[in-house]
Amino acid sequence: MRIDVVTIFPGYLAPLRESLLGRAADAGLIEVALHDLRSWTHDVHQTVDDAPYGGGPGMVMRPQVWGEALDAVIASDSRPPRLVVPAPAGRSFTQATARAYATEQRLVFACGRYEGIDQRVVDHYSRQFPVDEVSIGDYVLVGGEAAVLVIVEAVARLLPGVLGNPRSAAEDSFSDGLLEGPAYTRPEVWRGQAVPEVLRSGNHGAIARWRRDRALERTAKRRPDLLAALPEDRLDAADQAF
Ligand SMILES: Nc1ncccc1[N+](=O)[O-]
Repeated sequence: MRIDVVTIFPGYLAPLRESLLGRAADAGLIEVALHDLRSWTHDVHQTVDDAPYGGGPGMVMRPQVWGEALDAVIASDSRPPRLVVPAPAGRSFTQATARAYATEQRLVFACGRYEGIDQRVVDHYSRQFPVDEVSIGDYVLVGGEAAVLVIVEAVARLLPGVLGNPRSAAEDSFSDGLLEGPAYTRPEVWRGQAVPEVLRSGNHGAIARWRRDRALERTAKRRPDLLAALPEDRLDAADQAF
């Protein structure tokens, strides 16, 4: 998969080259290219924003700069892109979104700062490619860069070969619609707290039942919205009501 990120703070995205993602890049599983938006300005101040029409606080990013940048970046690789614009007003980015993005050949991220990017940029490119405005949560960041780090990590870990142990991506939270229950490792007793007996019993049926009960219990307590959203057939008869 090829990932392009257009941003006025390319340094912010340096972590994409570290650790897990660094190894994936070295293995050729992911190609990450960072582009400084200011490279497509033509004035001495490298202006990327301007006052909003209709007044109001803050600044809006100019369409001309974004148009030249995205035209150039998109043309730099033949793979058809999905354009992703992280924004607080975007559709919620979820594990399902991550799974969908993991099937794409190429993602081009446009990082907005200030009060966002002139709407005509998204409208223009939506006529040629899939364009998603996505939000990673109901809070306001200064720009889209942190969201790109989150999205790329959530997507990359689903790519075959990126994670050491592929099973964990399939079994982690949200994959079956429930939150993951508690996890334990050695020692058996730590500061007077023992690991739940069932986990040391070797009885795989009982262990699976215990884990599911803990996942249901935790989901009911912390994220009843996820429980309510579960399709009917996902709860089997043995799932007591939590
Ligand atoms: N929440 C956000 N705030 C600013 C930019 C992007 C954002 N997001 O969630 O993608």
